[in-house]
Amino acid sequence: MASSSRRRSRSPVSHRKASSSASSTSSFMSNKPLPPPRTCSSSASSYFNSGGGHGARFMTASRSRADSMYHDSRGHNAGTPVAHAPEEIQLEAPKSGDSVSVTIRFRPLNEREFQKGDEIAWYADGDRMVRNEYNPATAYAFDRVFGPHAATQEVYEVAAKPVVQAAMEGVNGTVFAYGVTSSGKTHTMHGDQNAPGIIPLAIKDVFSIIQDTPGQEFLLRVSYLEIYNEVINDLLDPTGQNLRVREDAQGTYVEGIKEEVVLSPGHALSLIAAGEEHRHVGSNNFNLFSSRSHTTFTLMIESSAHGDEYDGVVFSQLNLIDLAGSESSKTETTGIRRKEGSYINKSLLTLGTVIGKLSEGKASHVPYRDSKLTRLLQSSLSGRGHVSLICTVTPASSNTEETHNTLKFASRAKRVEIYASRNKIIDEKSLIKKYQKEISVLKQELDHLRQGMLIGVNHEELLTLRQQLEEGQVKMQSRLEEEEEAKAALMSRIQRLTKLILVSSKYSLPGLSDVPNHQRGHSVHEDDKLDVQGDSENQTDPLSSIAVLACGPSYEFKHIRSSSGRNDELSPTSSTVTESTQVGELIGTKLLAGGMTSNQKDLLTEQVKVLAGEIAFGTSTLKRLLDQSVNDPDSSKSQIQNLEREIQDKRKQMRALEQRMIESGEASIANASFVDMQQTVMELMTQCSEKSFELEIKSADNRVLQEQLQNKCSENEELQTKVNLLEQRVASISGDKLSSSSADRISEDVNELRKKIQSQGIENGKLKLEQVQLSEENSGLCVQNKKLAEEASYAKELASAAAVELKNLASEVTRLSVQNAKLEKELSAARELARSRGSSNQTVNGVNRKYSEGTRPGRKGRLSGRSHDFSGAAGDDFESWNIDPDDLKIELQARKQREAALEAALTEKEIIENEYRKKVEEAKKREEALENDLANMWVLVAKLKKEGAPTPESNTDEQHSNGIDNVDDPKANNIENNNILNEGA
Ligand SMILES: Nc1ncnc2c1ncn2[C@@H]1O[C@H](COP(=O)(O)OP(=O)(O)OP(=O)(O)O)[C@@H](O)[C@H]1O
Repeated sequence: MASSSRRRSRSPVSHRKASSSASSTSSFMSNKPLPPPRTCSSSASSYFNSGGGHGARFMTASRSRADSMYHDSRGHNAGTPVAHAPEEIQLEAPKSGDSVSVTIRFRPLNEREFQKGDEIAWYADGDRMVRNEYNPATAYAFDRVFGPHAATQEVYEVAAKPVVQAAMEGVNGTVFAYGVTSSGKTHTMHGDQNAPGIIPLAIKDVFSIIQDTPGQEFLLRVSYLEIYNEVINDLLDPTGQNLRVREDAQGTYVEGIKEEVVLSPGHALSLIAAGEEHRHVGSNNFNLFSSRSHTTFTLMIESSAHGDEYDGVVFSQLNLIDLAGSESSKTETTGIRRKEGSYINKSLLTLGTVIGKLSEGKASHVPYRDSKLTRLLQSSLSGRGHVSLICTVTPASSNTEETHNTLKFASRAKRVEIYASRNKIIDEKSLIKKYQKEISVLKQELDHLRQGMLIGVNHEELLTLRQQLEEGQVKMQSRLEEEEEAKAALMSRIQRLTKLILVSSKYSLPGLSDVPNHQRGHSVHEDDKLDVQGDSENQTDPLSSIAVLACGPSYEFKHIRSSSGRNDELSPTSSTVTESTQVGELIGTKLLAGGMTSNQKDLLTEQVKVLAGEIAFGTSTLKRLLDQSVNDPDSSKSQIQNLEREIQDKRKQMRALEQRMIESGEASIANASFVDMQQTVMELMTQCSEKSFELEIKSADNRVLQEQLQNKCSENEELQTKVNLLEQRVASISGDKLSSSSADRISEDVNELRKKIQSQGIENGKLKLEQVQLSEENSGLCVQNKKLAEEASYAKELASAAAVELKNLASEVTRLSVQNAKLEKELSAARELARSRGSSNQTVNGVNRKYSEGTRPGRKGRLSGRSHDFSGAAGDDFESWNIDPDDLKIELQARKQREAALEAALTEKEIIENEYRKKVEEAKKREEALENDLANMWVLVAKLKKEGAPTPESNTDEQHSNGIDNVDDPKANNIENNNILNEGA
């Protein structure tokens, strides 16, 4: 056994041979428990006998188990390690890559388990084995087993990273965590700030892969859902409840799920965090924050090489699933928790059944539809991508059975075969396909020719024919290349128009590098170091702006299979047409509103470029068809005609766009006054805020001065009391006999104090004056400020009214122009009709005259009068000419009526035109008035500035101390404002 194990470690081939003969291995392969390992002593002798070849392994196993047993979170010794014979450890997991990758992760014993006195029942025996402590024969091998102290990063590197990398290359991938409640699924998938889980690590990795993949464009979208009590809820959109699983050629999907384009890792994580808020979480006796629903975080990755390297778009999906934990009878739940638990268990049971069926490899019915979870996982489990299963387990003896069940499930999953391959979406309608088909048809023809011509055709003729065909092929090839170039150019435009693209910041996109303000490395989130072209704030690329417009401001998508993530619908024509329409509509609306930003002009220019590209492409195809038509004129005639028509249409569209661009230039000139007005409003607002700031400073000064004044007043009062005291003393002792010197001293003191008080008084007066001035200034500023604010809002209102008016006028102009054109058309048609009628009448009259003159001279006078005045006799004449005179009468009558109607319409039109002219004049007047108002405002502002000092107002001290009162009086201010405005006017 030992030698077999050694051999295996050197050569996988020999191992396979050995394993097929080894009973223990076959036992593993059938996932039956392993035979018991030898006892400790025998194992030791065996170890030594075998020359220590397994020593390392044995040590690893022991260490790993010891890890489980000793190094729990509290450092307790949870059991006694028992050494096992190394030679029994000879199992190796099947090679991953063609089967589900299965990883086991142990968590440490938790507080609860310690308190219960739980022991280690299962342990990681080496890197690939899980063994039962009490029955060492029971062991299972997997791709990888992690002990309780492995970091999530390690688990990620092994169990998820390869799947993520493959997904970035176009292979679907699913990573899911399975295990009983509280075994560590959420810890593994989500983690926390200190130990981020698989999901955040995968997101980080995805973005760094983008960064490290120059020459490749990526579009990332995410969705996040939960299955709660067999109901699918959208975690990114709380309104998305009870969604349905659908199926199409690409597999199962959730209908109506919200998909958000993500631009940075931070962005994606914030979406998850937001989604987590809506996830159902509750507590049970095992876990305070037990997940009550299964969650699926899906990353949809679209990628394509850009520029000349473009060879189609690859679409792949990466599903990161955190399952709810199965609950045993030990889980104490009641009411709603119990109901949740039964739903969770039922779906996990179905998952087990599905895995079981799949692992049998028979073509039997797989009950995917028995639960939402399996239905959703159907595409992944049926082998269309990589699947990595991370089973989280607890080593605790109280959960032996549950852990054993998880291991059995994991073993079954290990046997499920997968056939992951790169998804490639090739547009079947693409020209390459078409020409490839044409070439193969030609080749077939050549073969037929060869066969048919071998008899009766001489060698020279055959050679000439072959040469001709080869030349044709070369020609075809070169044309194919030309058209490919044109197509690639178009495709890249379309790609950029329809997508927000993430590209490595190491290299710049050739098509985008010439955009002057395009800032590389700009990000939406601070942690994002990637270039984000779809950032609307940094949107200088007109193409990206189209994408933003097309996607809506929040870059949201609702999942509609037929149009969202599937690139096979990215046919060049359809995309271009849709975008043209959108852009056309947008531009149309903006033009009617009379304004056009530089971005919109860029859009127009870009659309013109797209049309030019399409025309070039069409012309090239036309050339090819014309060449073909030389040999077969009938077959391609209609195609040529259609193509010519298409080219003509596109040229017309291009001219119309160019015309619009010119008109927009004119419109922008007409709109200059409105823009000026807006600028004025902005300036007024700025002034307003400046004045507010000044006001705040003045108020602060005022407060300081008031404080100073109060201090001085109190000082003054103190001095006054001193003086009074001294005076009292002087008075009291005046009766006494005082020495003249002391009396003099006292009177000197008194005088000094009086002087001090006087000077203090003067100072106080000054301060008061200053305060009054400041208060006045303050209130003046307040008034000014208020006025300015009102003026600004008035100007704003005027500006918006003018904008509305301008918009209305523009639409009125368009309506009238259309009406005008219609009327003119009608009028010219009527005139035409009248002319033709006139000439036919003349002819009739002429004939009639001739006829009358020749045969019935008596009737001449009547007929030569009004052409439509026919008598019964004349009717007889017309009858002989097969013309019904009544019909003619009716017709003439109708013509008269039509003429009258047209005249009425013309008059109406003139009236409307006059009205319109009046309106335009009114608008102009209004505009002038607005401009006058604005000019007045400017004068006023200038005056205010010039005056500098505020309008003196007779404020009392009280008012000064509360200067705002006056300012807040709306009546007073309105009157004042009106006065000022009137003055200005
Ligand atoms: N490998 C680990 N290392 C340290 N602590 C862990 C580990 N795994 C899980 N835990 C801890 O165990 C507790 C339960 O883990 P978690 O919530 O991830 O379990 P769960 O399997 O998702 O449970 P449920 O199915 O009820 O949602 C958490 O407090 C978590 O921090």
